[in-house]
Amino acid sequence: ALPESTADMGGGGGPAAAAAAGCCNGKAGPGGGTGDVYGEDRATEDQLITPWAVSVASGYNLLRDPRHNKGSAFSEKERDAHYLRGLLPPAILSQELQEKRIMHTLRQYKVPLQRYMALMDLQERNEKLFYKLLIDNVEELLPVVYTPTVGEACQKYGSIFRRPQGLFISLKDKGKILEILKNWPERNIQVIVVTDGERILGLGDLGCQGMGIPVGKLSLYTALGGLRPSACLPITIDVGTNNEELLKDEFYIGLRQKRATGQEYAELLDEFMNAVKQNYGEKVLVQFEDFGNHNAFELLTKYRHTHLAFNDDIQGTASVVLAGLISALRAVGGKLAEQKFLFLGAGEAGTGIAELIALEMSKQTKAPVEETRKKIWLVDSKGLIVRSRLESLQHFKKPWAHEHEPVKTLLDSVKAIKPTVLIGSSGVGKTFTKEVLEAMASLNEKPIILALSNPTSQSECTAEEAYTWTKGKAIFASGSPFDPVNYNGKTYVPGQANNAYIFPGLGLGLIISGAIRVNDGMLLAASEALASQAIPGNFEKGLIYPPFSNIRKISAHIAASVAAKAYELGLASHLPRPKDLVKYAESCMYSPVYRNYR
Ligand SMILES: O=C([O-])CC(=O)C(=O)O
Ligand SMILES: [Mg+2]
Repeated sequence: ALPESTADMGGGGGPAAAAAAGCCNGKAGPGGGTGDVYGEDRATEDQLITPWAVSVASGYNLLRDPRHNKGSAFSEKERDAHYLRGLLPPAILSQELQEKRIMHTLRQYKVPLQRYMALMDLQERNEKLFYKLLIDNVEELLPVVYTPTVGEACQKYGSIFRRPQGLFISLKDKGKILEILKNWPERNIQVIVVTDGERILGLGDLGCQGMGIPVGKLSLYTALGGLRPSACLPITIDVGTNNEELLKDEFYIGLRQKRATGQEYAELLDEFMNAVKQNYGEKVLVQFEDFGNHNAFELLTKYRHTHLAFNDDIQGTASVVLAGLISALRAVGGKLAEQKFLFLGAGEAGTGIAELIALEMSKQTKAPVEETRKKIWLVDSKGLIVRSRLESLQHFKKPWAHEHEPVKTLLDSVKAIKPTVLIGSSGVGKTFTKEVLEAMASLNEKPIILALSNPTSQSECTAEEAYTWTKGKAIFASGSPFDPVNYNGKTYVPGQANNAYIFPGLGLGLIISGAIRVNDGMLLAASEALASQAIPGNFEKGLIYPPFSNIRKISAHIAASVAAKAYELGLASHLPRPKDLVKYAESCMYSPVYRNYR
């Protein structure tokens, strides 16, 4: 409903003011940067803007436009100027008071899914207030809009469905994907998160109901990374589902058929990727999320050299785990190359992390990556991955097939390999048993234990189990959040090794530099930046990640490191390079503070 002209009027101080503030220029031109169509940036915050460029007889629609609605925070003057008199109760609330009221209400809901639904309703009603809440209460609300609650929301997406969010593209749309992209109301898209719903967290195939994931990830792009909401596009590609329960569920929202595979699948995805580039240009970031293993690796291999694309489960997870390991080693001493790693799970996360660790070891020791890989062992559902299994292994597992006799179980693998670091990434809960953790504790003074599978129900062990079964020795982090644990009179604080630490800052760095490709050097840069933000004073409590409450500052540092790498590698198109990249990244970040309307 917003005419194009809003773009010009919304600029407020315009490019001159933006430049004076040392910020990105107002438009997303070919040079990159973050175009600010709606005047959402901090740099122009104090300027009056016009929310509507058409003349209206009633402000009713303004109240129902989530991007511009301020609810009871509209001032007297705004109520007069925008035909809102009588449409609102007389009291005028500040944004802070609105925030306080909603937090108060949210805390009354004891069921996490109720909180999720209340927050989704707020996002649909008043976007700025939603983001203000999320930013100011990130540690409390992250588990609601994101892991673990978002997992339950996806499982029940059909029954809690209210208003569609994001863009749905199905097999039925073959040949028409470009047209569908044009139905989306925004033109200046900078980030797309796309899933086909085949492997939603550790919950498996949720088909079209996976949409909760791109929606949730993109709300973090804005809240944690400062990308503008209008520049973010969640997409679900529905190629069917093999989830029998959903196929029988009368409220299922997707195509009622088995998953398309092979050429039919590849052609649809190819049409999609081409349409994205054609519609949004070379510099739109495409984040692949929660695809099945086979497709995830194939899509990444195929599109990483033609698009600005990355896979969060392979690369984002790898980057956050490497950061945690760098911090953990600062706490316990020793070098990365002196460690021995054992993974349970050899899918996207497992092999992605393993490869990034091998790359970093190779970078640190100058040994070839073929050598450093030998420090890393993986266990899959058939046991330890060893040379004698090579022929039958999927190709992404082959680099990890080292010389060793066959070992069937995780426990026996721990005993045989004697790892210093144990990482769970199989999507199967409760697999780090008492025996496994006791074995780790008997082998190591300070075993590093990472239980990465999500949501909480799929975690390899709980934080309490990790500390109790290792008698307080473990350095522990998990993909889903756990509360601090009291053991033997000492409080241990588990870290959350979740890619949410990385992708928002990584994305911001790519966008502000106008990067055209994502490469491994950028992932390593992101890891190092995240590790540098950990607080050494927290190592004593076992906490190897910085607190999420500092995430916007952390994201700015990650963005700056990633952008610096992009410039160094000649992959940045936003020229000239800003001098102070941290300041520049911060100046580009979206602010959820209300604007004053003229
Ligand atoms: O969404 C999360 O919490 C982390 C992630 O990418 C996954 O588990 O697939
Ligand atoms: Mg994921």
